[in-house]
Amino acid sequence: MIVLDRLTKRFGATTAVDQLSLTVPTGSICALVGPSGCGKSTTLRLINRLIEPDGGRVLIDGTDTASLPPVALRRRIGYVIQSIGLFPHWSIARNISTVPELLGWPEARIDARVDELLGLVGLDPALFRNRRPHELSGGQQQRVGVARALAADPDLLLMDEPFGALDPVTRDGLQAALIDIQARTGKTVVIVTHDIDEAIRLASLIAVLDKGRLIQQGAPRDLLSRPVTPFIEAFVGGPRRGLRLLQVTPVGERTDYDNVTGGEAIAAEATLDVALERMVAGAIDRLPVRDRTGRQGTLSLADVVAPEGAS
Ligand SMILES: Nc1ncnc2c1ncn2[C@@H]1O[C@H](COP(=O)(O)OP(=O)(O)OP(=O)(O)O)[C@@H](O)[C@H]1O
Repeated sequence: MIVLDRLTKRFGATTAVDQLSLTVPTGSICALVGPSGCGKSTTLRLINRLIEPDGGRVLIDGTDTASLPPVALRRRIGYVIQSIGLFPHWSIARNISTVPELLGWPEARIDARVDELLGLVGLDPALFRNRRPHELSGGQQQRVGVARALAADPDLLLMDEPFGALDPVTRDGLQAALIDIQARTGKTVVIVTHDIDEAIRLASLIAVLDKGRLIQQGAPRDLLSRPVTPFIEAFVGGPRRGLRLLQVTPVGERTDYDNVTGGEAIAAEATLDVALERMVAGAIDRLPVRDRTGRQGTLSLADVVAPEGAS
C-alpha cells in the first residue's frame, strides 16, 4: 500500500503539489489525472524521491520513504516515462537488465529474466533481445521500457504518460498488455495520464488533481456517476459521460434473468459499451447473456439506454 500524507512540493512561487493525501491499495492501478501542470508528474517524482517534498510523507507498506536511501528505494520501484530513455548503443537485453546487473544477479538468472520479460510484454526474445533500440518501432520501444521497469520485480510501478506518444492502435495494445501484466503479477501501479479514457480503462482508482490539489478520488464509476464539482464533471465526461458510463457498467446489472434468449451469449461481466456495439453491428435490440455460473438471461436495448439506477 502506498500512502501519500499531506504531500507538498513548491517550485518558487508555484505550489506544484499541495497537501496531497491519497492511499493506493496494494495490487491496484491508480490513475493520476488532471489538466496540464496540475502536479501529476511531480507527485510521481516525489514517490520515487527523484525530488524531495517540502512537506508531508510517502509511506510504502508502512515505511516512510524518507528513511530509505534514495538509490535503493528507486531500485525497488519500476519507473516508465514517455521518452523511454533506452541507451541507444546497448542491446535490448542489456537495456532491460540494467537494474538486475546493478543488483549483482548471476548472468544465467538475468538472461532468463530478460526472455521472460520480453515474452510478458509481447516481444519474441529470439527476435528482439540482441537488437538496438533504433531497430524497434516506438510501440516496441515502449514495451521494452515497461519490461525494463519490471526487471528486478518491483512491487511498485510508476508510469508517467507511458503511452502518450503512440498511435491509438499501438496504445490500445499496450493498455491491454498492462492490464494483463498487472492481473498476472499483482503489481501496484500509479499511472499519470491526461487521457480520461485511458484512466477509466486501466484504473480501479482515479485521483483528479487541479493546481496541485486532490479534487476527487474514487472508482471510475463513482467519478462518472457522482462528480463532486462542475470541474470534475467536465473533466471526466462532459458530453461523453453517458457513453463512458456504459464502459464501466457490467452487462449483468441490466440483464433480465427471467427471460432467456437463444444465440451466442455475451458474458454478464462484459461492459455495456461492448453489448451496445454488438447490437448496433448486428442490427438487433436484444442479446442473450450468460454469467459465470451458467445462468442465462436477456439484455435489451431499452435497458442499456436506461439511465443509471433506473433499471
Ligand atoms: N523542476 C521544476 N522547476 C520549476 N517548476 C516546476 C518544476 N517541475 C514542475 N514545475 C511546475 O510545477 C507544476 C506542476 O508540474 P507537473 O509537471 O507536475 O505537472 P503535470 O500535471 O505532470 O503536467 P503535464 O500534464 O503538462 O505533464 C507546473 O506549474 C510546473 O511548471
